[in-house]
Amino acid sequence: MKITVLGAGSWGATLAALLFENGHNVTLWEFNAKRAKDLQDRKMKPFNAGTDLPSELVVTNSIKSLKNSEAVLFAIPSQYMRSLCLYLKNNGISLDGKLIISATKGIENKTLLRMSEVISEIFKGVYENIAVLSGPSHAEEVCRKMPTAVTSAALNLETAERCRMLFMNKYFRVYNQNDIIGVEIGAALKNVFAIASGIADGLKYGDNTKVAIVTRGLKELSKAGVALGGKERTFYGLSGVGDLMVTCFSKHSRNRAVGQAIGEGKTLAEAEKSLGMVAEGIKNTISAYEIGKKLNIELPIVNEIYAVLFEGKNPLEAINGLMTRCPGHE
Ligand SMILES: NC(=O)C1=CN([C@@H]2O[C@H](COP(=O)(O)OP(=O)(O)OC[C@H]3O[C@@H](n4cnc5c(N)ncnc54)[C@H](O)[C@@H]3O)[C@@H](O)[C@H]2O)C=CC1
Ligand SMILES: O=C(CO)COP(=O)(O)O
Repeated sequence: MKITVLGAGSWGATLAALLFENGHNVTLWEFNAKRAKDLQDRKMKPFNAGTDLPSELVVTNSIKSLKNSEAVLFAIPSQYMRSLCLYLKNNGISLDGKLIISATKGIENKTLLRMSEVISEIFKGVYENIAVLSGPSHAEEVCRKMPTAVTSAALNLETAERCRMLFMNKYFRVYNQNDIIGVEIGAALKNVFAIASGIADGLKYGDNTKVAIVTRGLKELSKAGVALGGKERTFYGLSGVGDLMVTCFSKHSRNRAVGQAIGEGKTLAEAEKSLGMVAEGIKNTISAYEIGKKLNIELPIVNEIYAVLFEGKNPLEAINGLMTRCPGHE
């Protein structure tokens, strides 16, 4: 199949290489023209992914290939989804009839829209053709062909299946799902708890603290997700607890790393600068906090992380705040 992958960061480059090796005709689009050229000339490796791109995989800053692509894969940071879709539309690109895949994990600030909603707000009538690819899948491991299992979610299973068939291979296993809401909410919100988990690492806390964050984080994630229309069981699958665990525990996680730097005393700006890649949890803490307020649901970890990131609260005080809340039933 002819596929254009939008975003040549760690994840876009890794998925483009996987699709290419699965025998598809793939073009990889990079936002930054200079980086597109350096990637195409193989003068640089894609951010942090750590392996070379297949030698015949074309990297470009031009969107021309989209015109006759049968599938398009978005792998860009969530807060650029709207501007990229508008750029495509304003340059004559239509997504009608194409399989659209979102591998982006986030909820748009202010509108609180999921990525599939942002895409279909701009490209009217495409919602049923959107599949979300999500789950515990660090690029650093997928690009080294380490066995990985993820979810393909779409409103109808036929779309999910079309996406699944593109990616499946002996190291990348894909399960179908039709709870697109639950999958997108899980993907976005787990990043907030990964920052919390990193803060615990930065404070030199141990396994008990981390597992408390993961377990209570899962509760918050499913509470918010169900209130937004997701199915509770989705949060106990790969795109829920699976992705939550990998991100909270992994040495590869960008979100956990940002949290760790903050726990060690760095400011948010310093932590972001030293990372040099997107940590979706930062912007998604704002979305999660707003969701809690809008739906009037209690999200204690989300609220404390919001206070640390955006109101200057000391991380130690945030943990104390969580530990001394009025106790309740589990
Ligand atoms: N890195 C990973 O292991 C995984 C990442 N993801 C998700 O994939 C998405 C992208 O993450 P990464 O590849 O890690 O990010 P990255 O920071 O490595 O790369 C970001 C890419 O976004 C594009 N970009 C930058 N500014 C842009 C703009 N203004 N407009 C449009 N595009 C722009 C560029 O092509 C850039 O290469 C995120 O939502 C992330 O949560 C999902 C699963 C795994
Ligand atoms: O979503 C991911 C793995 O499933 C990547 O998480 P990080 O962005 O924290 O590295």
